[in-house]
Amino acid sequence: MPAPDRKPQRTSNSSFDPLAINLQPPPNETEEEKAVRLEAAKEATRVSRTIDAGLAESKKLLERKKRAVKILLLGQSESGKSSVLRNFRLTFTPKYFESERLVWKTVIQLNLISSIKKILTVLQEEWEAVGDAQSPTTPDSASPDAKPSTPLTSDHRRLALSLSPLLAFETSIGQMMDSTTGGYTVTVRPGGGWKHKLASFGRSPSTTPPEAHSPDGRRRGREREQRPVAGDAGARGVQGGDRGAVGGQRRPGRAGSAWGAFAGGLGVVSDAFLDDTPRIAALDYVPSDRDIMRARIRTLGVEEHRFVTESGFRAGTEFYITDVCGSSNQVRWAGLVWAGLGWVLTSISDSGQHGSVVSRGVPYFDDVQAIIFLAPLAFWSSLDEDNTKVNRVQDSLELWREIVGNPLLAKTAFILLFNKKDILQAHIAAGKMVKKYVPSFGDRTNDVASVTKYFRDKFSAYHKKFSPEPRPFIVYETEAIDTKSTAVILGEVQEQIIRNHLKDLDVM
Ligand SMILES: Nc1nc2c(ncn2[C@@H]2O[C@H](COP(=O)(O)OP(=O)(O)OP(=O)(O)O)[C@@H](O)[C@H]2O)c(=O)[nH]1
Ligand SMILES: [Mg+2]
Repeated sequence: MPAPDRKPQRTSNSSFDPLAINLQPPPNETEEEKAVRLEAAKEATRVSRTIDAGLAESKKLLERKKRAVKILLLGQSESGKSSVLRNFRLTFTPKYFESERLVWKTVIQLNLISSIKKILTVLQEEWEAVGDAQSPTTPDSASPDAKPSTPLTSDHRRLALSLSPLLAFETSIGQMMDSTTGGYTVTVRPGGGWKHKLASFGRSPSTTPPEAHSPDGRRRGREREQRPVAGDAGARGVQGGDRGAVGGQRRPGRAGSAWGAFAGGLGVVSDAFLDDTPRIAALDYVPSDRDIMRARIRTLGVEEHRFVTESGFRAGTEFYITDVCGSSNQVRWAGLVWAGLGWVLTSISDSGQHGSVVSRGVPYFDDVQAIIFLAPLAFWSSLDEDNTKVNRVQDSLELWREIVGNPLLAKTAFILLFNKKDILQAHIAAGKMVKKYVPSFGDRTNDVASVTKYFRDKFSAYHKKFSPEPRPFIVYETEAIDTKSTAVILGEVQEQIIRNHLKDLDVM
C-alpha cells in the first residue's frame, strides 16, 4: 500500500490543520509502531478527559460555592473563633460533631498535660533557684528542714518525678499529629489531617501512644494500657499539698481541685482542665460538649470548613466557614488576600468524612456573606502563645478598624461577638478594676453592664466611622464554652445570614 502523502493539502475551500497532519501515521509505520502510537493516543485521550472532568468538577464546585453561605471568622488569637465554629457544628451538624467526640479526648488530655508541664517548669525553676543559693553538695535540696527558703518539699520532687513520663507521651502524640511547635499549646497544620490521625488513636480506651505499636514499644505499651493517661499521680492530685505552703489542699474525692489550687499557688495561670484531672485521666473518659468547647488547639493558617446543615433553619443549607488563625502575621497575610491577590491554597474539610480533606486553590473572601468578628472580654490576660503583653482591647479594636474599613468588604454583614463574658464576670467579681487595664474606661461603674456598654459604644463608633458606606451590624455577648446559650445566639445569626443571602440570590 503506498505511504500516505503527509504534505499539507491546500485546496481552495479547506483550512490548514497542522494537528490533523501530526496525528496521521508516519510513513512506513510497522505494526509494532502502530500499536505504540495508538496506545499513546489512547492515553492522551484519557488524560485529556481527566483534565476536562477536573475542570468541570471545579466549575461545579465554584457554582455550588456561589449559592452556599460563606462566613469568615475573624478576631485575635484566643478570642474563641474555633470554639464558635465547634458550637456551630454542634448546633447544626450534631451527627458530625458526635463522630468527632473521641478526637477531642486526646486534645483535652494534651491540654491537661500542657498545664502539668507548666507546673513542672515552675517547680524546676524554683529548685534551680534554691540550688543556686545553696551548696551543690546538699543531699536533698527539697527537704523542708534543709531549705527554709522554699516551700517545696520532697513530696513535690517525688510528684514531679512521677509526672515526668507525661512529657514523653506529649512528645509522641505531638509527632503523630505533626504538631508544628512546642510550648504549651497544641499547634497543628491546617487541613484536618491531625483529626484523622487522632480519630483512630482516640478510639482505643487506653489511648496508647504510637510508640506502643512499634516492636520496642510493645512492652511499654502493655504497661500503659493498664493506666490512665495522666498517670496515677495525676489522678491522685497534688498529695504534697498537705504539707507545702504552695500545695493545694488535700480533699478526698476532689483531688482535681487540688491541681487547680496548686497551679494557682505557683502563679501558673491556666484553667486548662486542671480541676478536672481525675475525670479526664479516667480510662473511660468521654469528653462532654463543654469540654470540647474548652479544648485549646491552635491551627496555623487558614482553614475552610464545608458542611451541609443537618438541623436548624433551612436544614440542608451548604455552608463554608473559614477560620483564620488570629496571630498577627496570619491576619496580615489574610489582609493581603483581601487586597486582591485572589487565589490561595486553603484546606477544605468535607463534613462527615474523616480524612476527606483536600488542599486546593479556591478564591475566597471575594463573596463572603458575613464576617463573625470575635472580641474577647478577657482583656486582663496576655496572649498565651506569644508570651507578649498585647493589650487585648487595643489589639481587637485595631483589627476591627482594619476590617470594617476594608473596601472589599463594604457589602459584607458584620456580626460582633463579645466573647468570654464569663471571664469578665469572674474578674469583676474578684474585684479587678477595668480602668487599670483600659485607662479610657475612667470612673465609670466597674460592673459587667457598664463594661460591655463601654465596648459596644467603642466598637460601634469605629464601625460607623470607618465603614466605607453605612450598614447595620449586630452585637451579641457570648460565652462560647456554654453550648446552650451559644446555640440560641448562633440560631439567630444563622437564620439572619441565610435570609439575607436568599434575598441577595433573589429566591426569597
Ligand atoms: N472561659 C471561656 N473560655 C473560652 C471562651 N471562648 C473560648 N474559650 C477558650 O479560649 C481558648 C481559645 O479559644 P479558640 O477558639 O481556640 O481561639 P481562636 O480565636 O480560635 O484562637 P487562634 O486559633 O489562636 O486564632 C480555648 O481554650 C477556648 O476553649 C469563653 O467564652 N469563655
Ligand atoms: Mg483557632
